[in-house]
Amino acid sequence: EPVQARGMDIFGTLQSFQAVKDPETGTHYLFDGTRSEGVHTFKANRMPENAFIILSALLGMTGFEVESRNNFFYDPSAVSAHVNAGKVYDYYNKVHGRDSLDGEGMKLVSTVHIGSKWNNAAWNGKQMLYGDGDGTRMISLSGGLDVIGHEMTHGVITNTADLIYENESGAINESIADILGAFAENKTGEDLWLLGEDIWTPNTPGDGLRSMSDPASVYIGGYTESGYYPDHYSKRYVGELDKGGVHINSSINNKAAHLITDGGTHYGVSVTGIGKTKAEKIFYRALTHYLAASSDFSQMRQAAIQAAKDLHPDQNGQPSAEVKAVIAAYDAVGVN
Ligand SMILES: O=C(O)[C@H](CCc1ccccc1)CC1(C(=O)N[C@@H](Cc2c[nH]c3ccccc23)C(=O)O)CCCC1
Ligand SMILES: [Zn+2]
Repeated sequence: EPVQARGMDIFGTLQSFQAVKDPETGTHYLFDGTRSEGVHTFKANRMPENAFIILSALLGMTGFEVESRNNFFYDPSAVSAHVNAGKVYDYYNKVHGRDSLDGEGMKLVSTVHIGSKWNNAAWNGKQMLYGDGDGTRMISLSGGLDVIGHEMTHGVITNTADLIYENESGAINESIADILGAFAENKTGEDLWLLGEDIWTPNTPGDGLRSMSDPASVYIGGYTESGYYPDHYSKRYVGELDKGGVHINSSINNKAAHLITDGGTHYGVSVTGIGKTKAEKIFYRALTHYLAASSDFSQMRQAAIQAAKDLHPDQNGQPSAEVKAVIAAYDAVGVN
């Protein structure tokens, strides 16, 4: 039966959350039945990540139940994954009226301790998977609410536009995952626009894997001419690596989202921001009503403009401020 359980998350904060207790054996499971078909969190057995990603996708392998004693769970990575998955479920349910990743309350499954010191996380088409990080470049990725939001948004994308995960459609896939992952985390200031700031380089504050507000401030190495993430369509990566730059060119659309939300002047184009509450609904509507599997950057622009028009119609023949902000933002990042 359902019980209120507790445990420390990876930051040493005591968390209280839903679990279940098997009345016969008294064993507890990290299963939260209060959110539709539930949130179930497992641990892996250090199996190499590529094997686990494939076997869990093909065979539905999820790893092992996380052990507990006297209603207390002693696995911080699992506690973080469990609590954060619940938070992202609530974000989609409360803000977008969506019941889980498929809109029909599907169970949310996460597995932590994937691989050994794995500096990454993934959505394998069925569930979320989190590495522990090597402790220097990254710590347990399940501690990053925006990272969990990112992975779960891949689940939403799979069940909606299902954007093909390569080249421009893959970059839009990545960008929507970054944007709605950041909005699910709902931080303020610069931290809203950094991805994975809580789990990236624990010894260096104020940095993240990617920056949506200033993509070109983050070094990416030899992929691009500048060595930094692109913040304009003319600077996009056109090589083969990273499935045609899905984690690189996402920054171009991320910057558009930042400008739509907070405003700013970018390459001489000024945008008046419309705020997070309006921006998140425009991107969610674009994803669920207008984007398709092969949508490219130009179609992303059209989808965002149309979604903005639906939500903020023209007034006496004039585009609304929201529509104007979307148009200006895509002009600013060079997407026509
Ligand atoms: O979901 C995704 O897009 C990424 C999934 C990567 C993956 C794909 C296929 C099999 C295994 C793993 C995971 C994340 C990601 O963006 N990974 C990037 C960046 C990255 C992760 N770890 C790194 C360590 C060093 C440098 C870059 C990275 C990547 O894999 O490229 C998303 C949020 C944070 C981790
Ligand atoms: Zn991703």
